Amino acid sequence: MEFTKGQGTGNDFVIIPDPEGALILTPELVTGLCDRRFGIGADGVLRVVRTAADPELAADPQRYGGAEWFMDYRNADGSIAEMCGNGVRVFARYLVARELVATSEFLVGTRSGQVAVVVSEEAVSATMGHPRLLGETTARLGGQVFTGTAVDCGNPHLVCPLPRSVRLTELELTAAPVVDPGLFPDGVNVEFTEPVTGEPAGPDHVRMRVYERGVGETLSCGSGACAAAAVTLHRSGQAAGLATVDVPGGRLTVAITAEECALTGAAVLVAQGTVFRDALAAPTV
Ligand SMILES: N[C@@H](CCC[C@H](N)C(=O)O)C(=O)O
Repeated sequence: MEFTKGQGTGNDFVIIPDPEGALILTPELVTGLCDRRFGIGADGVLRVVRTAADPELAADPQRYGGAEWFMDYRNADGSIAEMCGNGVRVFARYLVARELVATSEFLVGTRSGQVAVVVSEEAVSATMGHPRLLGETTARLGGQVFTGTAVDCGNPHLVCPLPRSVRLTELELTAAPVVDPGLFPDGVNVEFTEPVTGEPAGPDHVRMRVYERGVGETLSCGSGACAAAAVTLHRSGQAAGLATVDVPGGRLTVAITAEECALTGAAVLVAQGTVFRDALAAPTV
């Protein structure tokens, strides 16, 4: 099975071409590919399928019709997610590099609707729906309880701006923060932020760490950056504006208007090769 490996600000993905929709992407295959010792290693898998080739996608032309390609995103634990902001940017980089699209500006189909992408040499931008702020709740991490805002970016997020007394670097993110299961029946991605102060930082510049649903702590989360930007702007009284989000894997910028949210940052292909599918399973002793 052919694969390409890519990353967007350190959020890494195994990309599997499946233009005719012939591959059955089981959770076991996904966990095998994403295993960092027994497989290739990644935060998720991007299956590249022609929208027209998948009967389910073709049956919903309103939702996917304008996009020639659909990003079938899976988390490293094999679960399905509606959206992946870094994934869609890496997916777009792949389509351009493999000459599967004729232009550098096009639509990509996702489970959360169509995303408009713009690919340049340095960066890929992805414009998706406006993040919806849903109200306050808490996340418990270790012995501490943090207040945050639930945000719908197509997938669920909980953004917790840290109190001044807690530093982002001090957080222990080896286990999932505990949240209200009634509010997040399908789980949630939890982002912690702190302001970046001093030159050249602007007022809407934050540092973020994230615990991703279905993955664990990652070096970046694009939809999480959009959620964090929306909460940061909201806290400074703005419904729209430009925010900078620094993550352990680099820098993302987020431009929010009344209708949309544009996420921009690096997206790079790093390798390609053949995976021996039968060799992927980890020993079960
Ligand atoms: N890393 C992604 C988000 C991937 C999906 C997420 N783990 C979920 O389950 O919702 C991003 O860049 O947005």
